[in-house]
Amino acid sequence: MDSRKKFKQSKRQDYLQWEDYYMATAFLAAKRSKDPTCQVGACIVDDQKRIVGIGYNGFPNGCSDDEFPWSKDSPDPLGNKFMYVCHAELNAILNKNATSLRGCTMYVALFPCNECAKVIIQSGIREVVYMSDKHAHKPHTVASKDMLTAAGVAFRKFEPKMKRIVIDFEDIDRQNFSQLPQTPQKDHHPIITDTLVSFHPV
Ligand SMILES: Nc1ccn([C@H]2C[C@H](O)[C@@H](COP(=O)(O)O)O2)c(=O)n1
Ligand SMILES: [Zn+2]
Repeated sequence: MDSRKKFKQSKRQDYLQWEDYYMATAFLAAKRSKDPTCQVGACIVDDQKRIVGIGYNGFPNGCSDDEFPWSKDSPDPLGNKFMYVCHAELNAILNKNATSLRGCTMYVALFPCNECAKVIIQSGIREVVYMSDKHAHKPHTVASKDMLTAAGVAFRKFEPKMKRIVIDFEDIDRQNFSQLPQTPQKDHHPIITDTLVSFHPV
């Protein structure tokens, strides 16, 4: 009998599907954002399923998160974040680790604004998969959709296969240690104790 059949153990069934993996990566990146009111992440994937760019919203390099303003309702435009912040989509494109983004798909937490749509189009990205379209009625989203459509960039709402993805470092630690001889874990302090990606609109 074919040993592959004789010894074969069935694969796990509850593994992460590709699209959930990409959108979860976008949401994980968003956790790096210092914006107190809105954290956005983006993840770009090539036609071979490889992640080729990740980004989140933040101030440009050299512009301190502690010195530039995070406000959004200052009467002085110079006192608002909008003047300074780079959107997640722009950062993901600029952070690319491939020669070209032609034909790629972008997974993003929030529908791209008109400025990001311009950069998406120019980069050659062919599809945008978004989680939330909460600004659908605003001119910057209407303009964005008009440009994406004219340029032949498809967009669709993300449909998660898994509703909840949890990475609990304490739990992972516990599971690993239960398989090892028990030695006292002196001075063990996980840096991050709990990460949860739950697919609800941002
Ligand atoms: N598609 C988007 C939309 C927004 N952002 C960034 C820009 C700001 O940091 C924040 C939005 O702030 P709000 O007006 O909701 O307080 O999110 C982005 O990166 N990508
Ligand atoms: Zn934008």
